[in-house]
Amino acid sequence: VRIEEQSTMASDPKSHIFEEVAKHNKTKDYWLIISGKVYDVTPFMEDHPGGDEVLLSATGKDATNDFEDVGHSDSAREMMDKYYIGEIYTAAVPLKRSYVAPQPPSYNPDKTPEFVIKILQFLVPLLILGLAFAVRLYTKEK
Ligand code: HEM
Repeated sequence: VRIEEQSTMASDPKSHIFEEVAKHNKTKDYWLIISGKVYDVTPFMEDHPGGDEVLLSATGKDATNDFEDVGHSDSAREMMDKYYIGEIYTAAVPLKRSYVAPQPPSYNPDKTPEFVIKILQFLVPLLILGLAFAVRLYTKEK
């Protein structure tokens, strides 16, 4: 296994397989991916103006969204070059799914009428019965 790994890496030293990046989130060994590029941010941990904790939470994965959400400055983007170690083999990066939110809303409207109908099926006969009693009571008193 070891030999196989080495030979694939040797054929393209600048392409990193995602699994390999994912391994680099251990103490003193921090890699992350931003926009398809792999960065070794190990020496940057203590210097990151945003703190080591946020940076740590972004290691071993595709941190593109985390990085962009912060709105890093141009000077921050220039600093990145210092930690650049290669490109990611993109086919191996697990797809980041954006919101799966459409599911619950489409699920609820489907379920709600069913639920309401069940309640109505129960309530309407009761209402009619109640009405009948009310009318009877009313006409009796007269
Ligand atoms: C090699 C990659 C990175 C570099 C070179 C870098 C550099 C910087 C720099 C220079 C700043 C100061 C503000 C600015 O100039 O924009 C900063 C702030 C910050 N960074 Fe990063 N950063 C990197 C990756 C990340 C990642 C992956 C995260 C993930 C959460 C992150 C989160 C933050 C946060 C939260 C701040 C503070 C923003 C604020 O105080 O308003 N950074 N970073």
